[in-house]
Amino acid sequence: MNALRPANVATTREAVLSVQDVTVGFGSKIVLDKLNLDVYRGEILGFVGASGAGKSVLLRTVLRLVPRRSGKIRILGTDYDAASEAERMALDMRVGVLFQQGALFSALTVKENIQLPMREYLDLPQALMDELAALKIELVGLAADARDKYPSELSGGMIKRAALARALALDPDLVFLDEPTSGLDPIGAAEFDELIASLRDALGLTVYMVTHDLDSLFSVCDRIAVLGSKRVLVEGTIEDMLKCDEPWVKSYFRGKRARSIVVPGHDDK
Ligand SMILES: Nc1ncnc2c1ncn2[C@@H]1O[C@H](COP(=O)(O)OP(=O)(O)OP(=O)(O)O)[C@@H](O)[C@H]1O
Repeated sequence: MNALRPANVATTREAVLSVQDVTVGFGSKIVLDKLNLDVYRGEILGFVGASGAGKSVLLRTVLRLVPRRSGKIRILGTDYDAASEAERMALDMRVGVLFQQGALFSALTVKENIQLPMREYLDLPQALMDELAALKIELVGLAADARDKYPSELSGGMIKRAALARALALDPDLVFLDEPTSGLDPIGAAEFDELIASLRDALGLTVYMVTHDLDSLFSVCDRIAVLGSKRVLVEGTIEDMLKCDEPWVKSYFRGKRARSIVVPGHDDK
């Protein structure tokens, strides 16, 4: 993997996700205060911040699982609040989500999990859904026989891949990944990062990745946004992060763990 890959960002810089002045709170506690963030077509954006900063809250707000107090969110150029029912449904189909821990339904096989979004949004014959599920299984690098397995029969890495296959079930433009490599060993995590990068390249996906994983940030993210003080504090490439003197950014990206990634084998004694 290339730590300093050129940003593979479409030249048009079309904002596939645009968060404008969004404020979210619970009771008297404000978690996000007039936050702004754009995610551009074709990029892999890594979203980081201290624990409890509000990364999950922002993701859940964008997915409309948490209400916002003010501000606008546009997905693929459409303001969901102003959209018709039909437009909303069309929009929902163009967004895929990989929740932390995979969140597969334990009583359903991998194939049935992948077919859930197809059943919800499309009216397809079973044979076609079976073909599509087989394609998605291959796409994420699972063996064909994973199709009839239940989540309890899968390793952590296989669960992530199956959940990714489900997120890709409807061929989305934009995928949200919530800590996709958490719980994976370093080799499994690196393979998963490579899979995400190759799917982005092959399918032209736009990826919004909440992560604590420095390896992912260095190896596959085109751009990084840092959440702090209820807003996006800093955004830019990994090189920008390495030059940044904002205290949290500095200790995160230039701390001991980060240095061992920038300079492999570096031993900070
Ligand atoms: N439903 C809720 N009701 C009240 N407070 C909440 C709710 N959901 C989140 N919070 C609060 O919002 C803040 C941000 O939480 P969030 O889970 O988004 O942090 P995070 O950045 O994702 O942290 P981590 O990296 O540890 O997952 C926390 O103080 C949390 O307690």
